[in-house]
Amino acid sequence: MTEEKYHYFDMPLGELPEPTPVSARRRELARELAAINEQLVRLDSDEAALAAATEQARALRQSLEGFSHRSMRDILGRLIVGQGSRQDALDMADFEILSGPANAMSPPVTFWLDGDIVRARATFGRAFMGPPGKVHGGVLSLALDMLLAKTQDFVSNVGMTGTLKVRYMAPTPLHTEVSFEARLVRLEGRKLFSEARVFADGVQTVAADGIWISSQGDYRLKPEYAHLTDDSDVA
Ligand SMILES: CCCCCCCCCCCC(=O)SCCNC(=O)CCNC(=O)[C@H](O)C(C)(C)COP(=O)(O)OP(=O)(O)OC[C@H]1O[C@@H](n2cnc3c(N)ncnc32)[C@H](O)[C@@H]1OP(=O)(O)O
Repeated sequence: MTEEKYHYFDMPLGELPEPTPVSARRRELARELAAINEQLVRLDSDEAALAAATEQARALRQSLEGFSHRSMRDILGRLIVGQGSRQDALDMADFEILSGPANAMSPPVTFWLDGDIVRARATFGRAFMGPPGKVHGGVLSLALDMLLAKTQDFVSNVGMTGTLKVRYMAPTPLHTEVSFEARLVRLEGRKLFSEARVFADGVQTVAADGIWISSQGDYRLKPEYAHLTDDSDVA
């Protein structure tokens, strides 16, 4: 049986392959590390308990240092020509900042496509605090950068963030489910315009809009999203 091949431009949000045993273990380890980080924030423990925990953490780190890292350049190189393996596809998404389930820095934020809307949800813990009891604005900005970037799922090209404007309208609470939504507004040559909103407890807390610049010529809508406008006059 030949292994299925994955293409970078044919990996819709929320439709990743089943994790390999290695990926499942990385995710499990990352969740433990993230939980330890969350537990550590202002932990009111005695010094001896912290010294013992530090020794355990050091031993864990040293046990992993003998392994090398799979090359992102090689992984992307295979995916971009449609020759990515299941492990390549998982490695591409599993370590994304804030959303990757195998990234210990991720809350994680979960993204999915809902028709023409990109949605996300996350519950941010103590490690993501800005003002007391509230999510750090920079963390929300990062989440919005990622969310808006995923409106590129509607087009056949990919690019980098050119401009991201964020308006903080109300504090966003920690330990509360936060929901995000984004939509593609219009395409204009190599520029993709999109906008997003953030809600917590039924209140809109942030509004954002962004411009993405394609790295490979003009943005074009995928055929299945042809009903989305690429008319620059429509906002
Ligand atoms: C394959 C797998 C990859 C995989 C890619 C995976 C991407 C993951 C990205 C994760 C998110 C990030 O962190 S991205 C990292 C943060 N962003 C960056 O570092 C970007 C740094 N900036 C740049 O590298 C550059 O300035 C670019 C690429 C954005 C644009 O440079 P350029 O390609 O020379 O474009 P240029 O000809 O000047 O302009 C083209 C058109 O875009 C407009 N324009 C140019 N810059 C901007 C801008 N910042 N904001 C708005 N609009 C802009 C121009 O007015 C022009 O409009 P007109 O005259 O045609 O009307």
